Amino acid sequence: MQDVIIVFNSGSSSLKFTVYDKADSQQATVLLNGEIEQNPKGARFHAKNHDGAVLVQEEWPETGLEIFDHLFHWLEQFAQKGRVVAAGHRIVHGGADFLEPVKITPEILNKLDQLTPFDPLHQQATLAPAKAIAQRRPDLLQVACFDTTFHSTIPKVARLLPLPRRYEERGVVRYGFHGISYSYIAQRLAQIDPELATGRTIIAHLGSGASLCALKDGKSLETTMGFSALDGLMMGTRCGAIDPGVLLYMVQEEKADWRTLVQTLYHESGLLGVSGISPDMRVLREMLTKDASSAQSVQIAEALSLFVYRIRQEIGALTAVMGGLDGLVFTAGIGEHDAVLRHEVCQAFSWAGVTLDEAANQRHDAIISTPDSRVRVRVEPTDEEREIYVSVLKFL
Ligand SMILES: Nc1ncnc2c1ncn2[C@@H]1O[C@H](COP(=O)(O)OP(=O)(O)O)[C@@H](O)[C@H]1O
Ligand SMILES: CC(=O)OP(=O)(O)O
Ligand SMILES: [Mg+2]
Repeated sequence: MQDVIIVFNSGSSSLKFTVYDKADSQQATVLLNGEIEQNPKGARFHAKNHDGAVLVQEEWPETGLEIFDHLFHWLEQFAQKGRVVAAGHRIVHGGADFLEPVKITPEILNKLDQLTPFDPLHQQATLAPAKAIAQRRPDLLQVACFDTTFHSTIPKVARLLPLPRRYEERGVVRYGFHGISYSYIAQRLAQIDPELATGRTIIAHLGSGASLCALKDGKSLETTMGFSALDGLMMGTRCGAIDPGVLLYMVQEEKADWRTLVQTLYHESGLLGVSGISPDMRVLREMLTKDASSAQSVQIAEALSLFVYRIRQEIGALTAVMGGLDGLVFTAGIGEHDAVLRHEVCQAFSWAGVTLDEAANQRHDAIISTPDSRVRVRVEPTDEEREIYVSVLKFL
């Protein structure tokens, strides 16, 4: 039986996993990957092998913890006859105490639980698989990797919030997220583009959640998310940075409580809120192409313009923080696939030395700027699972 490492990359609504061959650490060979979508009646499970061929697609009656029994059983029986020897997890918030990946113990899980108020959207969702496995397989090595870790290098001034000092003492400072993705891209750049890896580079992680990282000399100097994953750019369903006076208005005029604020700011805003249609970039683009003149399409166009506008604003701010710009890297679902968005973002930075090669951009080439562009613009697929896998190996 083959020893395998399973990596969980869970989000607010989905639970993705990738199974790696433990023996083949140099190549990080992916044996299979899959997704579990939970619903009240059970779970929808599907998995593909490393070639992308569908291995299984089924409905499971199990809910809660039993899903993990079923998953491990399935791996042993049906998949690559793999014996799970370790599990790695993406945990969104590491707070002030967790600055490196850690081996998961009951005490660690307890501490991470306490960070839930810092991220009501992700923390419990990303802890769920680790908790379930800790109950079912307490002997199994489990490693937590944090979205916050990569930003431990941002300077104190950028970490502070201009609030009374008592909040700092409670950990209410800026942390930054998507760090597993940024760490992966930073090490990829070190291999393929040392100039950008050591220069002044902005990495744009644009997925359902979206943020930018100012990478200077290979380290995070600043990022657009802060205390929580609500800050910074406009996102699929999150508003990003807004005037806190709006929250005061909601509380005073609408008697909004915590639950309503979470629902509005995390789940109903962003592309979904402004378009009134969908948080999904593909859906919005398609609807706009079909009928550009309807009232719906006007709102969609406004949502997309605002999305781009916020990215441009924040790229400007991070460029100022770094004292210039040498590189721009697009990654994650939207960053990797949406040529129109990349074009619109880049167009605003010709003054900073960005010249896009439009054909290369359409092809989603690795380099999409012209050879004489002062700023090199790249498209680089992120691989958070691989980054977690590499961290797990260090514990074995
Ligand atoms: N071909 C595409 N063109 C435009 N947007 C895309 C494309 N493929 C995926 N996306 C968008 O990427 C986003 C999801 O990104 P992803 O990185 O997978 O997010 P997450 O990991 O947060 O779930 C969605 O808005 C989706 O519409
Ligand atoms: C931190 C964060 O926003 O993550 P995601 O993009 O998975 O929502
Ligand atoms: Mg993601």
